[in-house]
Amino acid sequence: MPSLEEELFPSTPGKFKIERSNTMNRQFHRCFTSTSTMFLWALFLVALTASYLSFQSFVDSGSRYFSASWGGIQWEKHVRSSAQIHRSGGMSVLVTGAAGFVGTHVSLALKKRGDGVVGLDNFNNYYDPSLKKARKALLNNHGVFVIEGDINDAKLLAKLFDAVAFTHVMHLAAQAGVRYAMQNPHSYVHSNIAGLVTLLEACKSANPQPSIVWASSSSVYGLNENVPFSEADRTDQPASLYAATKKAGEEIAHTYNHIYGLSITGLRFFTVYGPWGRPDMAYFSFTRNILQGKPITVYRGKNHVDLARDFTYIDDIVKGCLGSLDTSAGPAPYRIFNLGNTSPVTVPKLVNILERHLKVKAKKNVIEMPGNGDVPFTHANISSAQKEFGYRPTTDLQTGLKKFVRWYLSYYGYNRGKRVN
Ligand SMILES: O=C(O)[C@H]1O[C@H](OP(=O)(O)OP(=O)(O)OC[C@H]2O[C@@H](n3ccc(=O)[nH]c3=O)[C@H](O)[C@@H]2O)[C@H](O)[C@@H](O)[C@@H]1O
Repeated sequence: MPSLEEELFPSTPGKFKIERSNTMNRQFHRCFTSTSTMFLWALFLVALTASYLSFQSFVDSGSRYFSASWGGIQWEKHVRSSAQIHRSGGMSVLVTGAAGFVGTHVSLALKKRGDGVVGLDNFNNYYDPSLKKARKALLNNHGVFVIEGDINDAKLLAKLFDAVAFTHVMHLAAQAGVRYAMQNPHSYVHSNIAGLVTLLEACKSANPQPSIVWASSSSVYGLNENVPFSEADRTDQPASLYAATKKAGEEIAHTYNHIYGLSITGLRFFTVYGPWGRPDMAYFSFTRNILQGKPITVYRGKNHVDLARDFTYIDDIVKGCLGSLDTSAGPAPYRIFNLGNTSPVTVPKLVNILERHLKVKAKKNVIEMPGNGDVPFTHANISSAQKEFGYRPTTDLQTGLKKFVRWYLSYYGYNRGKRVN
Protein backbone atom coordinates (compact mmCIF):
# COMPACT_ATOMS: atom_id res chain seq x y z
CA MET A 1 0.00 0.00 0.00
CA PRO A 2 1.44 3.44 -0.85
CA SER A 3 1.56 5.92 2.02
CA LEU A 4 -0.44 9.17 2.08
CA GLU A 5 2.62 11.16 1.12
CA GLU A 6 3.35 8.87 -1.76
CA GLU A 7 -0.12 9.41 -3.18
CA LEU A 8 0.03 13.18 -2.75
CA PHE A 9 3.64 13.76 -3.57
CA PRO A 10 5.23 10.81 -5.33
CA SER A 11 8.94 10.82 -4.45
CA THR A 12 11.68 11.33 -6.96
CA PRO A 13 14.17 8.44 -6.65
CA GLY A 14 17.30 9.53 -4.81
CA LYS A 15 15.89 12.86 -3.67
CA PHE A 16 13.33 12.00 -1.04
CA LYS A 17 13.28 8.52 0.33
CA ILE A 18 10.33 7.62 2.55
CA GLU A 19 11.08 5.52 5.57
CA ARG A 20 8.13 3.17 5.66
CA SER A 21 8.87 2.06 9.23
CA ASN A 22 8.35 5.57 10.69
CA THR A 23 5.17 6.70 12.46
CA MET A 24 2.58 8.94 10.73
CA ASN A 25 3.66 12.00 12.74
CA ARG A 26 7.22 11.55 11.80
CA GLN A 27 6.29 11.16 8.16
CA PHE A 28 4.33 14.43 8.21
CA HIS A 29 7.19 16.17 9.98
CA ARG A 30 9.56 15.02 7.23
CA CYS A 31 7.09 16.08 4.63
CA PHE A 32 6.84 19.65 5.88
CA THR A 33 10.48 20.06 6.63
CA SER A 34 11.49 18.91 3.18
CA THR A 35 12.25 21.95 0.99
CA SER A 36 10.74 20.51 -2.17
CA THR A 37 7.51 19.52 -0.42
CA MET A 38 7.15 22.96 1.13
CA PHE A 39 7.63 24.49 -2.27
CA LEU A 40 4.86 22.32 -3.69
CA TRP A 41 2.50 23.23 -0.86
CA ALA A 42 3.19 26.93 -1.39
CA LEU A 43 2.54 26.57 -5.08
CA PHE A 44 -0.72 24.77 -4.38
CA LEU A 45 -1.91 27.54 -2.01
CA VAL A 46 -0.97 30.32 -4.45
CA ALA A 47 -2.88 28.58 -7.25
CA LEU A 48 -5.89 28.10 -4.99
CA THR A 49 -5.95 31.79 -3.96
CA ALA A 50 -5.51 32.98 -7.55
CA SER A 51 -8.32 30.84 -8.88
CA TYR A 52 -10.61 32.00 -6.05
CA LEU A 53 -9.88 35.68 -6.78
CA SER A 54 -10.38 35.31 -10.53
CA PHE A 55 -13.65 33.45 -9.98
CA GLN A 56 -14.85 36.31 -7.72
CA SER A 57 -14.13 38.95 -10.37
CA PHE A 58 -15.78 36.73 -12.97
CA VAL A 59 -18.95 36.61 -10.90
CA ASP A 60 -18.81 40.30 -9.95
CA SER A 61 -18.55 41.51 -13.51
CA GLY A 62 -22.09 40.46 -14.26
CA SER A 63 -24.17 37.60 -15.43
CA ARG A 64 -23.56 38.30 -19.13
CA TYR A 65 -20.53 36.02 -19.05
CA PHE A 66 -22.80 33.11 -18.37
CA SER A 67 -25.11 33.78 -21.29
CA ALA A 68 -22.94 35.25 -24.04
CA SER A 69 -19.65 34.56 -25.69
CA TRP A 70 -18.34 38.06 -26.20
CA GLY A 71 -15.82 40.33 -24.52
CA GLY A 72 -12.12 40.22 -23.80
CA ILE A 73 -9.04 41.72 -25.39
CA GLN A 74 -8.91 39.31 -28.33
CA TRP A 75 -12.59 39.85 -29.06
CA GLU A 76 -12.17 43.65 -29.10
CA LYS A 77 -9.19 43.28 -31.42
CA HIS A 78 -11.32 41.26 -33.86
CA VAL A 79 -14.12 43.82 -33.68
CA ARG A 80 -11.79 46.77 -34.33
CA SER A 81 -9.98 45.08 -37.15
CA SER A 82 -13.25 44.08 -38.85
CA ALA A 83 -14.51 47.67 -38.52
CA GLN A 84 -11.39 49.09 -40.18
CA ILE A 85 -12.15 51.23 -43.25
CA HIS A 86 -10.04 50.54 -46.35
CA ARG A 87 -11.11 53.29 -48.76
CA SER A 88 -11.15 57.05 -48.54
CA GLY A 89 -14.53 58.40 -47.53
CA GLY A 90 -15.58 54.90 -46.45
CA MET A 91 -17.89 54.00 -43.62
CA SER A 92 -17.77 51.73 -40.63
CA VAL A 93 -21.00 49.75 -40.41
CA LEU A 94 -22.56 47.61 -37.72
CA VAL A 95 -24.74 45.08 -39.56
CA THR A 96 -27.35 43.39 -37.37
CA GLY A 97 -28.73 40.10 -38.66
CA ALA A 98 -25.43 39.69 -40.52
CA ALA A 99 -25.77 35.91 -40.77
CA GLY A 100 -29.23 36.34 -42.27
CA PHE A 101 -29.97 36.29 -45.99
CA VAL A 102 -29.91 40.03 -46.75
CA GLY A 103 -27.38 40.69 -43.96
CA THR A 104 -24.80 38.38 -45.49
CA HIS A 105 -25.08 39.89 -48.96
CA VAL A 106 -24.99 43.48 -47.72
CA SER A 107 -22.01 42.79 -45.42
CA LEU A 108 -20.06 41.22 -48.28
CA ALA A 109 -20.83 44.10 -50.65
CA LEU A 110 -19.75 46.69 -48.07
CA LYS A 111 -16.56 44.80 -47.25
CA LYS A 112 -15.70 44.33 -50.92
CA ARG A 113 -15.82 48.04 -51.62
CA GLY A 114 -13.57 48.81 -48.62
CA ASP A 115 -15.98 49.70 -45.85
CA GLY A 116 -15.51 48.42 -42.30
CA VAL A 117 -18.14 45.87 -41.27
CA VAL A 118 -18.93 44.23 -37.94
CA GLY A 119 -21.74 41.68 -37.93
CA LEU A 120 -24.11 40.78 -35.13
CA ASP A 121 -26.52 37.85 -35.17
CA ASN A 122 -28.26 35.72 -32.56
CA PHE A 123 -28.26 32.58 -34.73
CA ASN A 124 -31.74 31.60 -33.58
CA ASN A 125 -33.34 28.43 -34.89
CA TYR A 126 -36.30 29.96 -36.77
CA TYR A 127 -34.75 28.13 -39.70
CA ASP A 128 -31.77 25.80 -40.01
CA PRO A 129 -28.94 27.48 -38.05
CA SER A 130 -26.35 25.51 -40.04
CA LEU A 131 -27.18 27.71 -43.04
CA LYS A 132 -26.53 30.77 -40.85
CA LYS A 133 -23.23 29.24 -39.70
CA ALA A 134 -22.25 28.63 -43.32
CA ARG A 135 -23.01 32.27 -44.14
CA LYS A 136 -20.90 33.29 -41.13
CA ALA A 137 -18.01 31.19 -42.43
CA LEU A 138 -18.36 32.90 -45.82
CA LEU A 139 -18.25 36.31 -44.14
CA ASN A 140 -15.30 35.27 -42.03
CA ASN A 141 -13.39 34.28 -45.17
CA HIS A 142 -13.93 37.81 -46.43
CA GLY A 143 -12.74 39.45 -43.22
CA VAL A 144 -16.12 40.17 -41.64
CA PHE A 145 -16.27 39.30 -37.96
CA VAL A 146 -19.75 38.19 -36.86
CA ILE A 147 -20.55 38.36 -33.16
CA GLU A 148 -23.04 35.92 -31.71
CA GLY A 149 -25.37 38.11 -29.67
CA ASP A 150 -28.85 39.56 -29.48
CA ILE A 151 -29.96 43.11 -30.28
CA ASN A 152 -31.83 43.04 -26.96
CA ASP A 153 -28.48 42.84 -25.14
CA ALA A 154 -27.94 46.52 -24.24
CA LYS A 155 -24.57 45.80 -22.58
CA LEU A 156 -23.23 44.16 -25.69
CA LEU A 157 -24.40 47.07 -27.85
CA ALA A 158 -22.82 49.61 -25.48
CA LYS A 159 -19.57 47.65 -25.57
CA LEU A 160 -19.62 47.62 -29.36
CA PHE A 161 -20.18 51.37 -29.62
CA ASP A 162 -17.40 51.84 -27.04
CA ALA A 163 -15.02 49.79 -29.13
CA VAL A 164 -15.88 51.33 -32.53
CA ALA A 165 -17.17 54.74 -33.66
CA PHE A 166 -19.63 53.24 -36.14
CA THR A 167 -20.70 55.76 -38.77
CA HIS A 168 -23.67 53.62 -39.85
CA VAL A 169 -25.91 50.85 -38.60
CA MET A 170 -27.54 48.53 -41.12
CA HIS A 171 -30.27 46.97 -39.02
CA LEU A 172 -31.50 43.76 -40.60
CA ALA A 173 -31.98 41.55 -37.53
CA ALA A 174 -35.67 40.68 -37.22
CA GLN A 175 -38.18 37.95 -36.78
CA ALA A 176 -39.19 37.47 -40.40
CA GLY A 177 -41.99 35.49 -42.02
CA VAL A 178 -45.63 36.44 -42.35
CA ARG A 179 -47.39 33.21 -41.39
CA TYR A 180 -45.12 32.11 -38.50
CA ALA A 181 -46.50 35.06 -36.47
CA MET A 182 -49.57 32.95 -35.75
CA GLN A 183 -47.40 30.26 -34.13
CA ASN A 184 -44.96 32.41 -32.21
CA PRO A 185 -46.30 35.96 -31.83
CA HIS A 186 -43.96 36.92 -29.01
CA SER A 187 -40.82 36.34 -31.06
CA TYR A 188 -42.00 39.23 -33.30
CA VAL A 189 -42.45 41.56 -30.35
CA HIS A 190 -39.07 40.48 -28.93
CA SER A 191 -37.04 41.15 -32.08
CA ASN A 192 -39.01 43.66 -34.14
CA ILE A 193 -40.15 45.93 -31.32
CA ALA A 194 -38.15 45.39 -28.11
CA GLY A 195 -34.94 44.67 -30.05
CA LEU A 196 -35.43 47.71 -32.27
CA VAL A 197 -35.90 49.99 -29.26
CA THR A 198 -32.80 48.57 -27.54
CA LEU A 199 -30.78 49.19 -30.69
CA LEU A 200 -32.13 52.73 -31.15
CA GLU A 201 -31.33 53.50 -27.50
CA ALA A 202 -27.74 52.38 -28.09
CA CYS A 203 -27.52 54.51 -31.26
CA LYS A 204 -29.00 57.50 -29.46
CA SER A 205 -26.32 57.30 -26.76
CA ALA A 206 -23.43 56.59 -29.11
CA ASN A 207 -20.91 59.29 -29.84
CA PRO A 208 -20.91 59.95 -32.76
CA GLN A 209 -24.50 58.95 -33.47
CA PRO A 210 -24.57 56.57 -36.43
CA SER A 211 -26.96 56.91 -39.36
CA ILE A 212 -29.40 54.01 -39.38
CA VAL A 213 -30.84 52.12 -42.32
CA TRP A 214 -33.21 49.30 -41.42
CA ALA A 215 -35.47 46.68 -42.94
CA SER A 216 -39.16 47.39 -42.89
CA SER A 217 -41.41 45.35 -45.17
CA SER A 218 -43.82 45.56 -48.09
CA SER A 219 -46.28 43.82 -45.77
CA VAL A 220 -47.00 47.17 -44.07
CA TYR A 221 -49.25 47.98 -47.05
CA GLY A 222 -51.56 45.25 -45.78
CA LEU A 223 -54.99 45.58 -47.34
CA ASN A 224 -54.03 48.69 -49.33
CA GLU A 225 -55.50 48.47 -52.84
CA ASN A 226 -53.78 51.39 -54.56
CA VAL A 227 -51.48 49.98 -57.19
CA PRO A 228 -48.53 50.22 -57.36
CA PHE A 229 -47.87 50.70 -53.63
CA SER A 230 -46.43 54.11 -52.96
CA GLU A 231 -44.78 55.34 -49.75
CA ALA A 232 -47.58 57.93 -49.45
CA ASP A 233 -50.30 55.23 -49.32
CA ARG A 234 -51.99 54.33 -46.05
CA THR A 235 -50.33 51.62 -44.01
CA ASP A 236 -52.72 51.34 -41.11
CA GLN A 237 -54.40 48.09 -42.17
CA PRO A 238 -51.81 45.37 -41.52
CA ALA A 239 -52.97 41.83 -42.31
CA SER A 240 -50.52 40.03 -39.99
CA LEU A 241 -48.82 40.56 -36.66
CA TYR A 242 -45.52 40.51 -38.55
CA ALA A 243 -46.70 43.48 -40.65
CA ALA A 244 -48.00 45.22 -37.52
CA THR A 245 -44.59 44.95 -35.81
CA LYS A 246 -42.84 46.34 -38.89
CA LYS A 247 -45.33 49.20 -39.04
CA ALA A 248 -44.78 49.81 -35.32
CA GLY A 249 -41.06 49.87 -36.06
CA GLU A 250 -41.57 52.67 -38.57
CA GLU A 251 -43.46 54.73 -35.99
CA ILE A 252 -40.88 54.02 -33.29
CA ALA A 253 -38.11 55.05 -35.69
CA HIS A 254 -39.97 58.28 -36.36
CA THR A 255 -39.96 59.21 -32.67
CA TYR A 256 -36.20 58.60 -32.38
CA ASN A 257 -35.68 60.85 -35.38
CA HIS A 258 -38.02 63.48 -33.97
CA ILE A 259 -36.72 63.57 -30.39
CA TYR A 260 -33.05 62.66 -30.70
CA GLY A 261 -32.32 63.69 -34.27
CA LEU A 262 -31.22 60.22 -35.34
CA SER A 263 -30.92 59.78 -39.10
CA ILE A 264 -33.17 56.83 -39.92
CA THR A 265 -34.12 55.26 -43.24
CA GLY A 266 -36.67 52.44 -43.42
CA LEU A 267 -36.59 50.16 -46.46
CA ARG A 268 -39.75 48.31 -47.44
CA PHE A 269 -38.38 45.14 -49.02
CA PHE A 270 -40.63 43.30 -51.48
CA THR A 271 -40.30 39.47 -51.19
CA VAL A 272 -36.53 39.24 -51.58
CA TYR A 273 -35.10 36.04 -53.07
CA GLY A 274 -31.79 34.63 -54.29
CA PRO A 275 -28.74 32.50 -53.42
CA TRP A 276 -28.16 31.94 -49.68
CA GLY A 277 -31.86 32.73 -49.20
CA ARG A 278 -34.32 31.88 -46.43
CA PRO A 279 -35.62 28.29 -46.34
CA ASP A 280 -38.96 29.43 -44.92
CA MET A 281 -39.84 31.37 -48.06
CA ALA A 282 -42.01 29.88 -50.81
CA TYR A 283 -39.44 29.83 -53.66
CA PHE A 284 -36.96 28.02 -51.36
CA SER A 285 -39.33 25.46 -49.82
CA PHE A 286 -40.92 24.80 -53.22
CA THR A 287 -37.47 24.03 -54.65
CA ARG A 288 -36.68 21.66 -51.79
CA ASN A 289 -40.00 19.81 -52.12
CA ILE A 290 -39.92 19.61 -55.90
CA LEU A 291 -36.44 18.07 -55.80
CA GLN A 292 -37.47 15.62 -53.10
CA GLY A 293 -40.63 14.64 -54.99
CA LYS A 294 -42.85 16.01 -52.24
CA PRO A 295 -46.03 18.00 -52.93
CA ILE A 296 -46.17 21.79 -52.61
CA THR A 297 -49.14 23.82 -51.43
CA VAL A 298 -50.04 26.72 -53.69
CA TYR A 299 -52.41 29.24 -52.15
CA ARG A 300 -55.04 30.90 -54.31
CA GLY A 301 -56.97 34.07 -53.59
CA LYS A 302 -60.73 34.62 -53.48
CA ASN A 303 -62.68 33.88 -56.70
CA HIS A 304 -59.80 31.72 -57.93
CA VAL A 305 -57.54 34.74 -58.40
CA ASP A 306 -53.83 33.85 -58.28
CA LEU A 307 -51.70 35.45 -55.57
CA ALA A 308 -48.89 37.65 -56.86
CA ARG A 309 -45.68 39.10 -55.45
CA ASP A 310 -43.25 41.76 -56.61
CA PHE A 311 -40.34 39.28 -56.17
CA THR A 312 -37.08 41.24 -55.90
CA TYR A 313 -33.64 39.78 -56.53
CA ILE A 314 -31.06 40.06 -53.76
CA ASP A 315 -28.44 41.95 -55.82
CA ASP A 316 -30.97 44.69 -56.56
CA ILE A 317 -31.82 44.89 -52.86
CA VAL A 318 -28.12 45.15 -51.97
CA LYS A 319 -27.75 48.08 -54.37
CA GLY A 320 -30.73 49.72 -52.68
CA CYS A 321 -29.23 49.16 -49.23
CA LEU A 322 -25.87 50.64 -50.21
CA GLY A 323 -27.57 53.56 -51.94
CA SER A 324 -29.53 54.26 -48.78
CA LEU A 325 -26.44 54.05 -46.58
CA ASP A 326 -24.51 56.36 -48.92
CA THR A 327 -27.20 59.04 -48.77
CA SER A 328 -28.22 58.66 -45.13
CA ALA A 329 -25.76 61.03 -43.45
CA GLY A 330 -26.46 64.73 -43.20
CA PRO A 331 -29.16 66.72 -41.50
CA ALA A 332 -30.94 63.87 -39.68
CA PRO A 333 -33.47 62.78 -42.26
CA TYR A 334 -36.34 60.40 -41.61
CA ARG A 335 -36.95 58.46 -44.81
CA ILE A 336 -38.90 55.48 -46.08
CA PHE A 337 -38.34 53.81 -49.45
CA ASN A 338 -39.91 50.93 -51.33
CA LEU A 339 -37.34 48.50 -52.68
CA GLY A 340 -39.22 46.27 -55.09
CA ASN A 341 -38.95 45.01 -58.63
CA THR A 342 -42.02 46.80 -60.07
CA SER A 343 -43.26 43.72 -61.96
CA PRO A 344 -45.37 41.30 -59.90
CA VAL A 345 -45.46 37.63 -60.83
CA THR A 346 -48.14 35.14 -59.76
CA VAL A 347 -47.27 32.19 -57.51
CA PRO A 348 -48.23 29.58 -60.18
CA LYS A 349 -45.87 31.36 -62.58
CA LEU A 350 -43.12 31.19 -59.95
CA VAL A 351 -43.69 27.42 -59.69
CA ASN A 352 -43.59 27.16 -63.46
CA ILE A 353 -40.20 28.87 -63.68
CA LEU A 354 -38.81 26.62 -60.93
CA GLU A 355 -40.04 23.51 -62.72
CA ARG A 356 -38.20 24.56 -65.85
CA HIS A 357 -34.94 25.36 -64.03
CA LEU A 358 -35.09 22.18 -61.97
CA LYS A 359 -36.30 20.05 -64.87
CA VAL A 360 -38.76 18.39 -62.50
CA LYS A 361 -42.55 18.65 -62.48
CA ALA A 362 -44.05 19.87 -59.19
CA LYS A 363 -46.80 17.98 -57.39
CA LYS A 364 -49.15 20.90 -56.79
CA ASN A 365 -51.80 21.04 -54.17
CA VAL A 366 -53.81 24.21 -54.89
CA ILE A 367 -55.93 25.46 -52.01
CA GLU A 368 -57.79 28.63 -51.10
CA MET A 369 -55.55 30.97 -49.10
CA PRO A 370 -56.27 30.36 -45.43
CA GLY A 371 -56.66 33.34 -43.07
CA ASN A 372 -52.95 33.34 -42.26
CA GLY A 373 -51.91 36.98 -42.65
CA ASP A 374 -51.04 36.77 -46.36
CA VAL A 375 -52.06 39.56 -48.69
CA PRO A 376 -53.29 38.86 -52.26
CA PHE A 377 -50.62 40.85 -54.10
CA THR A 378 -47.77 43.32 -53.76
CA HIS A 379 -46.44 45.80 -56.31
CA ALA A 380 -43.86 48.51 -55.61
CA ASN A 381 -43.67 52.03 -56.88
CA ILE A 382 -39.95 52.74 -56.65
CA SER A 383 -39.79 56.31 -57.93
CA SER A 384 -38.66 57.73 -54.56
CA ALA A 385 -35.66 55.39 -54.29
CA GLN A 386 -34.90 56.00 -57.95
CA LYS A 387 -34.87 59.75 -57.43
CA GLU A 388 -32.95 59.70 -54.16
CA PHE A 389 -30.14 57.24 -54.97
CA GLY A 390 -30.71 55.92 -58.49
CA TYR A 391 -32.30 52.62 -57.45
CA ARG A 392 -33.09 50.61 -60.58
CA PRO A 393 -33.70 46.85 -60.32
CA THR A 394 -32.30 44.90 -63.25
CA THR A 395 -33.02 41.21 -62.54
CA ASP A 396 -36.29 39.58 -63.60
CA LEU A 397 -37.67 36.52 -61.78
CA GLN A 398 -36.63 34.09 -64.52
CA THR A 399 -32.98 35.20 -64.35
CA GLY A 400 -32.88 35.52 -60.57
CA LEU A 401 -34.37 32.07 -59.97
CA LYS A 402 -31.85 30.55 -62.36
CA LYS A 403 -29.08 31.91 -60.14
CA PHE A 404 -30.86 30.71 -57.03
CA VAL A 405 -31.32 27.18 -58.41
CA ARG A 406 -27.66 27.01 -59.43
CA TRP A 407 -26.65 27.95 -55.88
CA TYR A 408 -29.17 25.56 -54.31
CA LEU A 409 -27.98 22.56 -56.32
CA SER A 410 -24.39 23.30 -55.49
CA TYR A 411 -24.91 24.11 -51.79
CA TYR A 412 -26.98 20.99 -51.11
CA GLY A 413 -24.68 18.74 -53.10
CA TYR A 414 -26.97 17.86 -56.03
CA ASN A 415 -24.18 18.70 -58.48
CA ARG A 416 -21.97 16.09 -56.88
CA GLY A 417 -24.61 13.44 -57.41
CA LYS A 418 -25.61 13.25 -53.78
CA ARG A 419 -28.32 14.88 -51.70
CA VAL A 420 -27.41 16.19 -48.30
CA ASN A 421 -30.81 17.64 -47.38
O1 LIG B 1 -42.17 41.44 -48.89
C1 LIG B 1 -42.23 41.27 -47.69
O2 LIG B 1 -42.41 42.21 -46.96
C2 LIG B 1 -42.17 39.90 -47.08
O3 LIG B 1 -41.82 38.96 -48.08
C3 LIG B 1 -41.87 37.64 -47.68
O4 LIG B 1 -43.23 37.30 -47.39
P1 LIG B 1 -44.11 36.72 -48.57
O5 LIG B 1 -44.29 37.71 -49.65
O6 LIG B 1 -45.32 36.17 -47.93
O7 LIG B 1 -43.16 35.58 -49.18
P2 LIG B 1 -43.31 33.99 -49.17
O8 LIG B 1 -43.50 33.49 -47.82
O9 LIG B 1 -42.18 33.47 -49.94
O10 LIG B 1 -44.66 33.77 -50.01
C4 LIG B 1 -44.75 34.15 -51.37
C5 LIG B 1 -46.09 33.79 -51.91
O11 LIG B 1 -46.23 32.37 -51.94
C6 LIG B 1 -47.41 31.99 -51.29
N1 LIG B 1 -47.19 30.68 -50.64
C7 LIG B 1 -46.36 30.57 -49.59
C8 LIG B 1 -46.12 29.36 -49.01
C9 LIG B 1 -46.78 28.23 -49.49
O12 LIG B 1 -46.60 27.11 -48.98
N2 LIG B 1 -47.61 28.37 -50.53
C10 LIG B 1 -47.84 29.56 -51.14
O13 LIG B 1 -48.63 29.64 -52.10
C11 LIG B 1 -47.75 33.10 -50.32
O14 LIG B 1 -49.13 33.12 -50.06
C12 LIG B 1 -47.26 34.32 -51.10
O15 LIG B 1 -48.26 34.75 -51.95
C13 LIG B 1 -41.02 37.39 -46.46
O16 LIG B 1 -41.22 36.09 -45.96
C14 LIG B 1 -41.26 38.41 -45.38
O17 LIG B 1 -40.31 38.23 -44.34
C15 LIG B 1 -41.13 39.78 -46.01
O18 LIG B 1 -41.24 40.79 -45.11
